[in-house]
Amino acid sequence: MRSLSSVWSLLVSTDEKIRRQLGYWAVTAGMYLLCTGLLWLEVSFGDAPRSATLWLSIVMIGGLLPFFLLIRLSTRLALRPSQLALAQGILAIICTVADYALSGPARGATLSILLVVLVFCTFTLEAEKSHSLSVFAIGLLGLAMFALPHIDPARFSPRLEMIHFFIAAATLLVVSFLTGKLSQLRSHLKAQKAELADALARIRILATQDELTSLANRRHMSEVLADEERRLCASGQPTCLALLDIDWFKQINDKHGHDVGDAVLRMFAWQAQAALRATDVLARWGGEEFLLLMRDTNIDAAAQVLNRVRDRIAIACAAELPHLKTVTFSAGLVAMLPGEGVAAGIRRADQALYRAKSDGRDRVMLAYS
Ligand SMILES: Nc1nc2c(ncn2[C@@H]2O[C@H](COP(=O)(O)OP(=O)(O)OP(=O)(O)O)[C@@H](O)[C@H]2O)c(=O)[nH]1
Repeated sequence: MRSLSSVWSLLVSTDEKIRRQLGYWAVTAGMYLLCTGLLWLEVSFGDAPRSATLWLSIVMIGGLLPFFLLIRLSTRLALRPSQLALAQGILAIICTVADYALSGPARGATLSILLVVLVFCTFTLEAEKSHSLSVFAIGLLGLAMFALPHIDPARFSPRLEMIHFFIAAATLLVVSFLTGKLSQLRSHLKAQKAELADALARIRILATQDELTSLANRRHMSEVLADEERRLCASGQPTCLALLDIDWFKQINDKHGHDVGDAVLRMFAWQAQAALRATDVLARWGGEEFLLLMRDTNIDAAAQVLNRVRDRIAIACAAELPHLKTVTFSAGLVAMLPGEGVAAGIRRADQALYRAKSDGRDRVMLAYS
C-alpha cells in the first residue's frame, strides 16, 4: 500500500502546482481521446479519410506523453507553467483545426473544442497570451476554411465555410475577451492574496514582537508561558525563570537622552539574546525589565547563563556606547517548583530582583523556595 502511494507520488509529484497542471493535462488527454474516438467513428461511417485520421490520432495521442513528462519535470527543466500551457494550446488548436478538416458533415461541432482550449489556457496564461492564442486560432481556422473548398470542393462548400468561419471567429473573439477579463481578475486576486499574506505576516510580527528591541513582547511571552506551564505539568523538567532589570536606567535617560536610553535597550536585548540557547525565550516584560525563560535548565546552569549575559553586555557597552560608564543589570532567578504556576514563579523572581536592587544592584539573586 505504502509503495503504491510512493509510486503515485513519483508519478504525479507532491508539488501542488505540478499536480494541478497534471490535472489539466488529464482533462486534455480525455478530450483528445474523445475527439479521436469520434473521428474514428466517422471513419467507420465512411465520412472521414482513414490514413489522415491515423496520422492525426498519432500526433494527438503521441503528444500526450511528452507533455506529461515536460510538466512532471518542469521544475528541473526550469519550464514555467505559462510556457507549457502556450505550447499545449498551440498543439491543441492545430489538432482541432485538422480534426475539422478531416471530419465529415458533423465537422461544425469540432469548433466548440477551440473554445474549451481557450478557456483552459485562461487558468495559466496572462491576458495578452490568451488573446494571441485566440488570434492564432482564428487565423489558422480562416486559412483552413479558405483552402479546404479549393482542395476538396466535393466535401467543402465555400459559402458554408464562410458562415462557419464568421460564427467561429465571432465566438472566439467574445470568449477571448471574456477569458482575458478573467485572467486580469485572476492576476488581481493573486496580487491581493500576496498583499494580504504580507499584511498578515506584518500583523503577526507586530502582535508578538516588541517594536524597539525585536524581542518577544509581554503578550506573546504570556502565551509562551501558558504553554510552558502545561508542558511543565506533564514533563516535570527543571525550568528556570529570571527577571532582569537594567540598573539606574532613569539616570541614563536623564543624562544622555531618551535616544541613548533606547540604544541601551536595543544593545541589551541583542547581547542577551546572543548569549542564549535556541530553547531559551527572552521577552521585554516592561520598560527596562526583561523576562527570561530557560527550559530544561537547573539553577546552576541558569546562573551561568546570566553571567554570560553580564559579560557580553559589559564588552558590548565598552565597544558601542563608550560615553556611558557601564551598563549593568540586576536579576531575580527562580527555579520553578513542581506544580508551581508560572505567575507564582514570576512573583518569586520579582521578590529576588527587589533584593538584588536593594543589596547594591549588578548582581543575580536566587529566589527563596
Ligand atoms: N529610553 C527609554 N526609556 C524607557 C523606556 N521604557 C521605560 N523607560 C524609562 O526607564 C526608566 C526606569 O526607571 P526606574 O524604574 O526608576 O528604574 P532605574 O532608573 O533603572 O532604577 P533601578 O531599576 O532601581 O536601578 C524610566 O525613566 C522610564 O521612563 C523606553 O522604551 N525607552
